[in-house]
Amino acid sequence: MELVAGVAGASGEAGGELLRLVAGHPHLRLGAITANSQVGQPVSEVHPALAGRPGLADRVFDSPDGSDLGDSDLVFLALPRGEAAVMAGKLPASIRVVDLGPDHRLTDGSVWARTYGGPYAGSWPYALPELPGARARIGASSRLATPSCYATAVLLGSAPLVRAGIAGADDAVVTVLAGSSSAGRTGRSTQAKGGHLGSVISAAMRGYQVGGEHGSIPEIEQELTALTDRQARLSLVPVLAPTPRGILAICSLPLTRETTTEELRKLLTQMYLDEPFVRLMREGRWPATSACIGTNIALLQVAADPHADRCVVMCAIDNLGKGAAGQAVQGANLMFGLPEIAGLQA
Ligand SMILES: NC(=O)C1=CN([C@@H]2O[C@H](COP(=O)(O)OP(=O)(O)OC[C@H]3O[C@@H](n4cnc5c(N)ncnc54)[C@H](OP(=O)(O)O)[C@@H]3O)[C@@H](O)[C@H]2O)C=CC1
Ligand SMILES: CC(=O)N[C@@H](CCC(=O)OP(=O)(O)O)C(=O)O
Repeated sequence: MELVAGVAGASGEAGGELLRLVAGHPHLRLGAITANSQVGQPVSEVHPALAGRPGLADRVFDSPDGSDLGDSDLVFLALPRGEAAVMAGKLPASIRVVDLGPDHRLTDGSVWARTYGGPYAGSWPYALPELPGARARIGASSRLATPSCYATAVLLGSAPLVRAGIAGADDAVVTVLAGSSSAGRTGRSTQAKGGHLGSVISAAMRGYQVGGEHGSIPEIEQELTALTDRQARLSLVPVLAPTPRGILAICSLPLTRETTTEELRKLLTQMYLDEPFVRLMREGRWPATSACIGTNIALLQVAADPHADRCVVMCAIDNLGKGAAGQAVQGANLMFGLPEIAGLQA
């Protein structure tokens, strides 16, 4: 099977990674690739690492208006919040769509209004395939909303423990260290982060959107609540880390009874036994983002902390891989009944 895949927002961070993955995918052929300020620029100028790739040589970025996105079988939307919903509204129902941004992640319009404001576009199936029941929902859908890179790392780490009832999601305390590419090329909310200059990013680790302000909190609470039907409550502090790529989520959860690291590790092993992209590290070894860059892999480790009646679970991913473009391709593979790992092994 060969499917034509269009990429909207192809000149951005997530869009560039999508170009790389689609160009190397055995069942996808690149269709229209749109940009905004970079319309007409060669791909090789904006993403020099992609120069000379088969399927990308001589390509320039198309304008979103009048582009051939409508001739695709599948469109990836790697657009800013708000723009994806507008573009989705213009695409015919016959085209399958994967939105990498937040526009369609939240199932509750009032939570959307509180978090982002502006028009609510409704929700699409939340495409984190490793969550219980997600693969069936993804396979039955023609529209997918992939999780934020923050949510991917936090949910992969905490879901096995919360689902088993051994850790509570009602008092989850999370710190997420994020590389600068997670802010996008234009730097979302740069003021809140103290600017997006090289000197700001390279010389410091700094918190931002502290005090329950980060946009990923509601989607994480939504998905953790769905695991147990008990309202999740999350305190999350994002930290901009002096590295271009990678997310490290450090999640501290209250224990509901006495347990051991061995028992907690067993729960992670059981949930992810057959997962192609999730790996529990050897006991005592902790995940590092450097091992995930350029892959769709999530690395996990967990430890009981009996002194504090809590446990700590850590997850490392590439924000542009499992946190964005890799996850989107994984979802598209499932949506079309292709092998889940197609195009994601290199
Ligand atoms: N970066 C990350 O780690 C992750 C990103 N995401 C989501 O993916 C989406 C893209 O993020 P990211 O790649 O980081 O962002 P970037 O800022 O790097 O890229 C944004 C893309 O959208 C295009 N664009 C900007 N404004 C418009 C517009 N008005 N109309 C049409 N196209 C427009 C840009 O074009 P041009 O460059 O030509 O101006 C560019 O191609 C966001 O919704 C984000 O939330 C999700 C998970 C992780
Ligand atoms: C450093 C930095 O700015 N990171 C971004 C990550 C956003 C993200 O996870 O993507 P979504 O917008 O798709 O949720 C932020 O915190 O806003």
